[in-house]
Amino acid sequence: MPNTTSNPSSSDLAFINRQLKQQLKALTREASHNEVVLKRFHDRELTLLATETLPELLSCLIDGMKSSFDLPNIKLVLHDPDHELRHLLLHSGIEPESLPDIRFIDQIEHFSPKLARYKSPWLGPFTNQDHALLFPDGTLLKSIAILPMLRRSKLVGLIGLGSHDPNRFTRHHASDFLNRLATISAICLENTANREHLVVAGLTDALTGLHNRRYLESRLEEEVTRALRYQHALSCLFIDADHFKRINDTHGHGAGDSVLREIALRVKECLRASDIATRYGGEEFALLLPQTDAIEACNLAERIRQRIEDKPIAIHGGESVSMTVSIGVAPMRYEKNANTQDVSGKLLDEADKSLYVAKESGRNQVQLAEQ
Ligand SMILES: Nc1nc2c(ncn2[C@@H]2O[C@H](COP(=O)(O)OP(=O)(O)OP(=O)(O)O)[C@@H](O)[C@H]2O)c(=O)[nH]1
Repeated sequence: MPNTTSNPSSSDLAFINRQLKQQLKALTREASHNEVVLKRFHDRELTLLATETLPELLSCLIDGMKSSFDLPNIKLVLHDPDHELRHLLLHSGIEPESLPDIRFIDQIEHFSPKLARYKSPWLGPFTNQDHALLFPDGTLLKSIAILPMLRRSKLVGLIGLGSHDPNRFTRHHASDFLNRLATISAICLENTANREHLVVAGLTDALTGLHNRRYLESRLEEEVTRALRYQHALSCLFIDADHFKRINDTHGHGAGDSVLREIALRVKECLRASDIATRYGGEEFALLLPQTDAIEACNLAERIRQRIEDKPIAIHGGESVSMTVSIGVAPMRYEKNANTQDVSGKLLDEADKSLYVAKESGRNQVQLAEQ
């Protein structure tokens, strides 16, 4: 025991010195641990900020965090009242239900009033009773962190971090880094969703939900290149509503819009997933059909023509109108030494010319481009 009444002896000083050294060692250890943690958070934040698409961001939040924080279980609950996030994912070819660790919720308040009240991170032990909703597969978890994602003070989602270590998340741990990470995640979510909206809007026709002409043009050369390389067939259809102006003139523009929407729907119902359907402009639709030769394309065109002729289209006030379409069909032609641009241009040109012939020959018919 050190002597406390008189001047410290040399053995007292040695004792104090040893203690101070130990404290310094512990502090240095803690400082370097904090430095590692800080760097990990910093790296994760930079990765999050660099993501450009929604699927990339979601993968970064789930898989990226699992690996950089060495956590076995991460869950994401996203507030998606208008199904906007789900639609954007579907547009990227991803089924939202196929993402096991992410749930899209119409109203977080209805999903869990308790979770909806979080305004700052909660760290503590996992209990099945309280946390099974967030971690349905969490039976092995010992401690968890629940991070509310807030944007302009509104809850846009929750991140659940689950660990098998009971001491990994406790209420004694500081949560500033986690809070910051959740805020950055919320900002990234908003940014990527906005960015994807712009992309989708730029390539989609707002009236029918089909792709637009810009999209067709961007896909055309890609499809032609692929067809030329693998010697696959490729066909193009131009579909135009007959005497469409009369619908607008007789029943109004709103009725015309309903007719265009219904035509788009019936066309889509006839297609395979790999077919590309676009509203080319006004009352004209253009389809690109990979691996489809002239005969198959004509058969499809005939099915579309019939589907539109067969059943009148409902407009407003219980009324309906009979519609027909004219369709021009062109198969891609292989020509020696022709480049992709020439072949693409010719394909559209021939489909358009065949459509003109169909119109001139009396409408409500399919015309195949001449050899
Ligand atoms: N309601 C509605 N009408 C549109 C839209 N885009 C173009 N139109 C109209 O579509 C009509 C096309 O008319 P025309 O090109 O003369 O062709 P048509 O009457 O279909 O006659 P044919 O093609 O020769 O059979 C025009 O009156 C355009 O104003 C749209 O988004 N909604």
